[in-house]
Amino acid sequence: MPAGIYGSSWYNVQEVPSNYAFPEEDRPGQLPPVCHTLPIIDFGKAIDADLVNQIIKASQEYGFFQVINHGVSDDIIRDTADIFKEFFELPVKTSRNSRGRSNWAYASSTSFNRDGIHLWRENIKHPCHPLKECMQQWPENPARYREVVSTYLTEVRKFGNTILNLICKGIGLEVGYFDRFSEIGLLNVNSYPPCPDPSLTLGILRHHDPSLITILYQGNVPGLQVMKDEKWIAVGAMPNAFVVNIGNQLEIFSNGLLKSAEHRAVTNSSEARLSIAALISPSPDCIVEPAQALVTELNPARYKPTMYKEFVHCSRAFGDDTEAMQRA
Ligand SMILES: O=C(O)CCC(=O)C(=O)O
Ligand SMILES: [Fe+2]
Repeated sequence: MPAGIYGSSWYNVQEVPSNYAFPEEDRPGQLPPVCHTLPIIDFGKAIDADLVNQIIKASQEYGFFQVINHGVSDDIIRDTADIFKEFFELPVKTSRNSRGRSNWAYASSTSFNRDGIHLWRENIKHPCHPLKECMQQWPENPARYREVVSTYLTEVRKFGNTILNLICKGIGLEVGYFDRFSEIGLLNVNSYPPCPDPSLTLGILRHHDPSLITILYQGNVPGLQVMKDEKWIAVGAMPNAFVVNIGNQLEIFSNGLLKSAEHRAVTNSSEARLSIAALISPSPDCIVEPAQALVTELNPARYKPTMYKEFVHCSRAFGDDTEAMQRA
């Protein structure tokens, strides 16, 4: 590790401190090799029935897929990743802005505490809808944060709509079904510094996303693991690809046709890793329930209707920040 870059930070250590080592049963242990069967879908080719089939098959088998040639420019992505790297390097990440108002939450590694054990991660999250209003309360530092991140999210939103509409086609819902009541509800950005022993630590605990879909950028450093057939599989990292996953709200709308898979993030010993997760979610007052078109006498509704904000509240979907994020 080059001297000076990591300074005297909490992660600049030779050994994992005991308050970062998870108990035996939760530790990742030996990391599995990258799974080469997780679908990589190329949007640079024709957007046709075959592409729709690939998306649906991946969403049923894995709940995850990667997309290359997705149309969001490399420059916008690079700019956004650089802004977040700069943000995490700031010596002070206070969420009070000059007018005393903010809608974002920064979590240091010790903000998370389960039985005295911390995640090997720092995090920032904030709401993103309606974008023009929300962004006025995002971080003021780095100076270009609001401009760069809002540009990124506008592009990601377009890409997310394309995915949702292809999914609609694939499962027999009218195109545009989600347009009226979906939004980029939350941006969740994770910074995982290099860790001296990744077998002991976790970047994010196992969880399902409380979204319709999540569009994740992870750069070229792997660390995402997905639960498949009761085993963790490792998702490969492809520069500039997006990882897309089905969240539990789309599992419900699809009446269980599509699968929201459990996932987690592990650390690595050589490189810092950044992941940018944009959660496209139902709007807070939306009633989430299986779509009428997918409920029949032979295939009755498998989930009860719930108002999305109630779901978020009851499941504490955004961890300790759940209440703050809902008030924003
Ligand atoms: O860092 C990752 O790859 C996973 C991030 C994630 O699952 C999340 O932010 O919800
Ligand atoms: Fe997630």
